[in-house]
Amino acid sequence: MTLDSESAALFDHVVRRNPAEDEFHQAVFEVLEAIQPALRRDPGLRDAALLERLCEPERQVLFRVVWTDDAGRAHVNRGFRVGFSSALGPYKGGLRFHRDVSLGTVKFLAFEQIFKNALTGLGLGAGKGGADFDPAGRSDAEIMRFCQAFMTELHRHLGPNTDVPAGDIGVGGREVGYLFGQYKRLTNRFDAGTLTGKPPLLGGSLARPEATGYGTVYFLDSVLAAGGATLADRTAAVSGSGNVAFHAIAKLRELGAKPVTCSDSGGFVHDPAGVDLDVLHEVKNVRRQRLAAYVEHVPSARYFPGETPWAVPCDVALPCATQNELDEQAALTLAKNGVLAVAEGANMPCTPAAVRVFREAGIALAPGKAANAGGVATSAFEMQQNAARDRWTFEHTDRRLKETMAAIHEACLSTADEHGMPGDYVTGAAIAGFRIVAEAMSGLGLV
Ligand SMILES: NC(=O)C1=CN([C@@H]2O[C@H](COP(=O)(O)OP(=O)(O)OC[C@H]3O[C@@H](n4cnc5c(N)ncnc54)[C@H](O)[C@@H]3O)[C@@H](O)[C@H]2O)C=CC1
Ligand SMILES: O=C(O)CCC(=O)C(=O)O
Repeated sequence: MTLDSESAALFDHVVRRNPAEDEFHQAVFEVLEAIQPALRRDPGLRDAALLERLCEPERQVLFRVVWTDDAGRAHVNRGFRVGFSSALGPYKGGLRFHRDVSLGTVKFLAFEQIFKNALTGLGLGAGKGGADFDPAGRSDAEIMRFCQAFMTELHRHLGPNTDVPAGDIGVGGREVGYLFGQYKRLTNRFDAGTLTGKPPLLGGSLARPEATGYGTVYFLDSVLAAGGATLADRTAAVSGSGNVAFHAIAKLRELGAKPVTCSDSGGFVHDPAGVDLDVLHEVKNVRRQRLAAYVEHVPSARYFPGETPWAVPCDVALPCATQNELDEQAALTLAKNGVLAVAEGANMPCTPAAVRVFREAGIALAPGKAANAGGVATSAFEMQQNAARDRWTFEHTDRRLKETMAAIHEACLSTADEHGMPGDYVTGAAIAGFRIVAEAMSGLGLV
């Protein structure tokens, strides 16, 4: 598939207007390509500059963040928040603290969020933010001062009905807690619904930390079930060792699969006995060490510096670390080793060439827009609990998550079918999400 002439002209326009933002261009191209069958069927979807509006963020905030380290030295970072679409609700999406964060990264993530959040059916607009701050090696006090400095500017752009950030790479419950503390101090309001992924005592939902990883595995389970298979006894290759990877590994184990790898930016661990969650927790969350330390606790496991896990033979693969981490060569290796399905826990982890390999080999690929939507869906549940001053049990929240993932799976599958591309989750997810947001935009008039 490629783009028709109108979509190609729009894509060129997006590239010219947003120079040097390769990840954003990639995300836009993927969506424009995937929705081609819907545009052919209903050319009216192009009316009123709908696609042009969809590719132009509603607002972009860039700001300076000044903070001091433990030695009293001053540092300057750059903060970002992109509100891409509020057609369906307040801007919603995480914050990423990582040294490589740029406006292009945040824009690609916010763009992805449009379709993902639409698929949840929970009335969420789309946004994303972050900073080029590297949390690695920073003390707890430094992290807190950075969060406070970041929120000192960002707070004026947020609110439970305006823009509701959460976590992403480098931002977990601790950081969201500090961000919320500063928000509360500056606004004189305990507006819990302004941030999600909060610690439970501050109004955070139970099961929000687990939701993205669990949801990805629920989605993968549905993909296998649609082909008459199950996760039981399947070998899984997982990348990452953060929030999403950890909880994906936990749920895979619970459903009888054997996840044998995890990774960080330095390399990957292969543990043929199955990744030990207690050890992973100790290394990554308690001691905050590099993943290489895992093998000190599990001598039968091996650490492969500088490599990714995709050459390890597996039945299912779950890239859960970062964008473009699974390339064409890795996809060819996975295909050669007989992988049945790939579920993206991360946002855009497969390169376009890798997506092509999976598609041509007939390997089911669950795109992040659908497969990792459980995180933001559970953030919507957190907003519901905060608005009602209520607290749901873990079991109730997990049940709602499961139902949501099943509904998204069904929407992707039936939409792909309807457009003559059965089993193509990439097409199904993009078109299903697009149709929802397009209808909302039309209903709002020219805004
Ligand atoms: N936290 C959430 O609720 C959601 C996260 N995501 C996506 O999931 C992915 C992972 O996010 P989290 O687990 O929340 O972040 P995290 O900060 O908890 O973990 C990130 C993991 O990725 C690894 N990593 C980072 N850069 C890497 C690289 N270049 N190569 C290999 N590994 C690398 C880190 O070592 C770490 O293990 C991201 O793509 C994020 O956008 C998607 C939906 C929701
Ligand atoms: O929970 C949220 O608001 C956003 C999660 C997120 O950043 C994502 O879905 O990529």
